[in-house]
Amino acid sequence: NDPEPAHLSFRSFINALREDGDLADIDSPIDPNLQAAAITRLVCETDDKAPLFHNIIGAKDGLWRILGAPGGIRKTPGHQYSRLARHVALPPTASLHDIMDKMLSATHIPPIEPEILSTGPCKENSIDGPDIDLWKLPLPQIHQSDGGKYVQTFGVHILQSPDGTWTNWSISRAMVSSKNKLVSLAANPQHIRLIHDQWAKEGKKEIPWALAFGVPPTAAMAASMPLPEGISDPGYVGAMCGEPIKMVKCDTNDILVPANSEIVFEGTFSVEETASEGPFGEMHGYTFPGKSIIGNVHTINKITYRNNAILPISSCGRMTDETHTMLGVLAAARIRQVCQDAGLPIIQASCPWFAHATWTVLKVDTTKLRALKTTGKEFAKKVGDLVFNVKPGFAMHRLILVGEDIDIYNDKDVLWAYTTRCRPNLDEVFFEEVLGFRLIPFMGYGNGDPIKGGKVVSDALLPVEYTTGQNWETCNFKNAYPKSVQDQVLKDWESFGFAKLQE
Ligand SMILES: Cc1cc2c3c(c1C)C(C)(C)C[C@H]1C[C@@H](C)[C@]4(C(=O)NC(=O)N=C4N2C[C@H](O)[C@H](O)[C@H](O)COP(=O)(O)O)N31
Ligand SMILES: [K+]
Repeated sequence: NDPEPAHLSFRSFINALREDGDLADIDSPIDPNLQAAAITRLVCETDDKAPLFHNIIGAKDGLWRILGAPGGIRKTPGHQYSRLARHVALPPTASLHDIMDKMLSATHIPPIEPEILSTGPCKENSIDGPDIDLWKLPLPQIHQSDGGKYVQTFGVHILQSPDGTWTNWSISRAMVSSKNKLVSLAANPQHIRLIHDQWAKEGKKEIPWALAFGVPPTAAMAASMPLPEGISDPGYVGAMCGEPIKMVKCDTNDILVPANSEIVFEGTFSVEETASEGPFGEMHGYTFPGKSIIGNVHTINKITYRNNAILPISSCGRMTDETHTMLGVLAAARIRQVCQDAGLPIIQASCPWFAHATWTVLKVDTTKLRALKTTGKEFAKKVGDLVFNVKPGFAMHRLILVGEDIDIYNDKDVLWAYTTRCRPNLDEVFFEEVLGFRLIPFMGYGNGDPIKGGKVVSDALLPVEYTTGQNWETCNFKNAYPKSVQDQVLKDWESFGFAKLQE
């Protein structure tokens, strides 16, 4: 057991899940080829416990056990987001809004730089360059039609700008392309691509790089969040946690990795060397068999790892997995922040699972909105011009604006407002000149430009909310009857033979 709390140690995090009754310890022999990911996939589709596979077929010398669904949600009422809450030191009952607030909490405070230790648990074992043969490791096959072994679905890529002033953590998929190389998806506008191009401009051939698996959970959350360019993740996370993150230096380069990482791949990210990458069963729920693209190659010069190391995996696809609960939610959090920093009256943002991280719902403070003396058309254009031109908005193709009466973390509320308050076309502002997200099937496999346009702001605020405020009475139990009648109904409810009501 690590001395650090769950948000600062992957092992403590796993113990916290076990205490929450949110971990399935599986000792049966499990095949890393499809079986582990298939169990994880069904866990994601049924909101069940995170599976920890202690007995992976082919594991040896402590490489490796596998944890699935690190960022999944639970069906336990009131504890749906406890796995995410454990990532950021919040109680298991935390709401998505609380989790987003926590992840934004270091936005305007100074960083707390990491503490550099001489060694740490991630140094307990090592494999040197000439002995590295990834094919000998129990590599997971995540989906049957993936173009290769996606060993990297939840590790954190660590890169620095050429001048060393900016350290970036990010999660990007990568598959094994040879015995000591990976090939990753590192596309514009992601920082992994931006930094790659910075080094290319300096004429460098190989970029110092590390890929750390099983990092402190807050680090995995930050790696999944689009922080502003130049904001270093380690210092931001330190500020969020109120204490420095403990790091150690790689043996073969100057990159710093979390000291208690489960597994560390040290090496270089190539400026020029590429390889075929994909296809991969992706976050929107599709694999297009045989469709591969060109990715950049990472060469591994050393592997270090903890005793009995655990490889975290995201068996992504249809809702609900880390690409929705972390990628989507944290992009929405940053979109809220960007709107607020621009003085727009946005008070909450959400990323409903059913939209597979292609929609962000924005709750508007309509009192402040009315003070702007604006119209739906103008406001929707203003919001879209801002959000669709900043990095946090790159993966989102629809923004929905709603008023205070909508609980944007409740799908029924969101769809009720969208289907009844937003007149198709007239109440929507379309954006065809902004960066689009190729991974969405209607983009990459659709009728138009795969990386441009196809975005919309759907205004689900009625005109009266821009002028004098809501003028309707909602036709539901809570709003269409006097309190005395509601109380009587509730008092008699179960005695009339009806089921106990969920709170
Ligand atoms: C939490 C998570 C986030 C992911 C991905 C995944 C998970 C679990 C997996 C690997 C399962 C699936 C794919 C899905 C795919 C989109 C991609 C990726 O392959 N390439 C990419 O460019 N962005 C990805 N992200 C999003 C990325 O981490 C965030 O955009 C983050 O802000 C990047 O950091 P910077 O802002 O500092 O640039 N992967
Ligand atoms: K990041």
